[in-house]
Amino acid sequence: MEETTKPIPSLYEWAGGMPAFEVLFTKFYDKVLQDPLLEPVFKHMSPEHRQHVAHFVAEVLGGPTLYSDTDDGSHFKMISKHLSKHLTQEHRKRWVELLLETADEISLPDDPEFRSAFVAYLEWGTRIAVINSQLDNVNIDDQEPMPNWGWGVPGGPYMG
Ligand code: HEM
Repeated sequence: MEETTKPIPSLYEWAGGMPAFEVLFTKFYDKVLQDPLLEPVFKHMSPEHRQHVAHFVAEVLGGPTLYSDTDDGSHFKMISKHLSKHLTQEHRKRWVELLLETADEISLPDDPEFRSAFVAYLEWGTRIAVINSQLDNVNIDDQEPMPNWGWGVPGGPYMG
């Protein structure tokens, strides 16, 4: 019998699509505003912040291009939002810790393949945010494409 190979879903699809990202970042920023270290950093965030970050991360992980199109964002614009914020490694570590705690609470897929790819992206993205937050000007081209994160070495989700 001929074997049919299932197409590999994007990280976005495997995570549960846009509703999963919207719930993740809504609950995450609720926690951020309760956190003594992060609250001062985010207390003036815009009302759209949660949705913009949800759209950005969803797009990077293979979802629709809502951040680029609907939100009029770009990689350049995301980077410019972090300029001169002087974020520290302590801020970054707490940000990652609270996001992963939220991911568990909302039952985001926890297979080793998905989580290793997701954590790798968060490590990369948050370290870039800290580096850029020490700068006063963006040092990349304003046409720089959005990052596109994939499964890495495991190549796809856990299939049992
Ligand atoms: C993967 C990592 C990250 C991504 C994808 C990300 C994404 C974004 C995006 C898309 C915006 C713009 C939101 C908007 O248009 O309203 C933004 C703004 C911002 N981000 Fe990040 N970010 C990351 C990491 C961090 C970290 C680690 C911190 C600090 C601990 C941080 C602090 C901020 C702040 C303070 C703003 C501006 C908020 C405002 O005043 O509206 N970000 N980020």
